[in-house]
Amino acid sequence: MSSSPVAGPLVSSPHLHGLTRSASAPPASELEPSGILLSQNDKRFYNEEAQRINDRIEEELRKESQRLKEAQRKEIKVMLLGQAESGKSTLQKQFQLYYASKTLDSEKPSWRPVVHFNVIKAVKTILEDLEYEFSRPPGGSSISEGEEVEPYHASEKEKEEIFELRSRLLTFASLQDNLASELSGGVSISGGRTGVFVRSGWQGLLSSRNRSVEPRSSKQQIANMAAKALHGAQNDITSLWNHSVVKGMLSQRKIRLEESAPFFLENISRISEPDYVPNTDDVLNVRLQTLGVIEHSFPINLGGSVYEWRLYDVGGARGQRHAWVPYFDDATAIIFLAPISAFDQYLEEDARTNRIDDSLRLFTVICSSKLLKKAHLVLMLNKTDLLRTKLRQGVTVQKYITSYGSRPNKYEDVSSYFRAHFVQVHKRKDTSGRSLYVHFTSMLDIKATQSIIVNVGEAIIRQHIALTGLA
Ligand SMILES: Nc1nc2c(ncn2[C@@H]2O[C@H](COP(=O)(O)OP(=O)(O)OP(=O)(O)O)[C@@H](O)[C@H]2O)c(=O)[nH]1
Ligand SMILES: [Mg+2]
Repeated sequence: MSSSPVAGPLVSSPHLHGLTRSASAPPASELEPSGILLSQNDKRFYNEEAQRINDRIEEELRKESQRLKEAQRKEIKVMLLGQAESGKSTLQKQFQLYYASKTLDSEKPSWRPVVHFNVIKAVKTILEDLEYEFSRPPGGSSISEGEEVEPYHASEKEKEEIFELRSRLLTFASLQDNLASELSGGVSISGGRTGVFVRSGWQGLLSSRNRSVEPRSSKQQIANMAAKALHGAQNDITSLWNHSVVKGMLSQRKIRLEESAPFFLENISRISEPDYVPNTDDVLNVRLQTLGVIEHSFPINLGGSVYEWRLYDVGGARGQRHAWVPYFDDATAIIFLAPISAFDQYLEEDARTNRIDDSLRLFTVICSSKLLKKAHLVLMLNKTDLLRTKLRQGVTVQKYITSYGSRPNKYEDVSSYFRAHFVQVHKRKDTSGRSLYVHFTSMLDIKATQSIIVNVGEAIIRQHIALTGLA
């Protein structure tokens, strides 16, 4: 009955939004069964009973809303932002390694086909670049990075060896597209990017539990096929990787591999073992592009209080950035990653844009965003190991960043120069007087990164406490 003293106030209570009525509240028809005339005493009894039930429900709702508020106040939302390949997913794995290492361990088997994909992709890239180089007419130069580049000179014997290796490895390399498509669940990205893209929950599709339910899924079949092919091809891959022509072309930058490719090619015999399970270094080195926004959460204990740490790992390529915005307004903190080794690289999605330039522009947008004005800001100038290697190899910054001028081509000078540029952007664009916390990072170095993670994590939680007044 709609006129019931219980139904009226409760249904209109604002607290009821999204909640169901307590199971202990009897339906109105039991309080005043229709068709029965009630005495004054009975009516009073029903009214008092209804009031008691109402009070109990209100009390439960109040407690529930308090619990919710408390949980929200203990929720720390951290977004990892930055261009593609800046190291966001690698940082997420480092957080997972520190705060929830068991979950990382249990996911290791699902990384196996992705590591195999990284090897296949590296081999295919080498074969394609060799083919391109050998097909160029002798003496015919080409333009690369604004410079004329002579074709690589290989002896007839070297060419013969390469052709033989190539013909033996072609079937292996041809697995790339099928494996990429299976791992990405059929997803591809326009603009000709080749790779594996993952959305939230991808590991479940490859887990051993899933294997027993769906023993012959095409994902499993192609992953097993790739593992067998790799086992059979490992000697040829090693010969190719150690070949004088490949080494020579790599040193002349005539072969462009993913940054982690050398790591996997050096470890090929371990990775090709039939019972291979990736270790932590493999998982950190793997290249797997993120699609959209993937949430990872785990508890962090600070001073006896447990905080729910929610990390949002986003896809950093230009076509992915629109997906970040809906997460901005309640973000507790932003960790922005800028790979400062990328001064000599251009965006895969726009070959005219220098990657440092893109990072600076993106950082400008993040610092000026009104939606993010309350978010704690952390900047990680990443890939310092690769920066050191490039400078040691004699790659000159001034050639790619003309404003660098005649400053010394040394790590301390180059890293301070880039740092100053990012800090300058923050000074100019941040209107809310926030501090900017800057760290130089090398995300594959577990020990160094873990100590930065603890500092950053605690600083973010402490600032959250200061802001919300949460003890
Ligand atoms: N040498 C070196 N490699 C790194 C470092 N940080 C990340 N990498 C590697 O760089 C590659 C790209 O890193 P990801 O973490 O996948 O990059 P991302 O920012 O998540 O990229 P998207 O998902 O495409 O936006 C991986 O192969 C990592 O192992 C670093 O500090 N040094
Ligand atoms: Mg990623």
